[in-house]
Amino acid sequence: MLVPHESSAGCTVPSGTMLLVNTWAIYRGILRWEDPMKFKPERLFDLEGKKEGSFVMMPFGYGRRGCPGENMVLRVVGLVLASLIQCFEWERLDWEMDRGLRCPRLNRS
Ligand code: HEM
Repeated sequence: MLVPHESSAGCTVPSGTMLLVNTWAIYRGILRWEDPMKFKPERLFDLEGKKEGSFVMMPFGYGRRGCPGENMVLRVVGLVLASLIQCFEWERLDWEMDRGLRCPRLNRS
């Protein structure tokens, strides 16, 4: 969910209505994608720069109350990621999110 908002003037909803944007559902695109629970970031590539792509993924919210830190974060996040990759040893775990988030390492005695 995004931060709750309240409509200051009546439009399709009366003024004073609390508005909650369900980004969980938007991100999984239940109605849009064939297999919404699979992690497939490549399906967003075609939408890059297109207007219809704006509302498919909006981690910073949107419009007047959208996150003012967005531009800064998008510049910094590459540096953070690069630092993490450089400073730690990474390995792939043999588990899949589709199988109920069970990590084999956690099951070891
Ligand atoms: C990965 C980093 C960040 C994410 C994912 C993020 C995400 C968000 C989201 C989803 C909102 C609510 C937007 C809405 O309800 O429409 C928000 C609001 C806000 N964010 Fe961020 N943010 C991040 C970093 C930052 C940073 C670095 C700053 C400041 C330097 C910042 C300052 C703010 C402020 C002030 C608001 C309130 C805007 C308003 O209500 O008018 N955020 N952010």
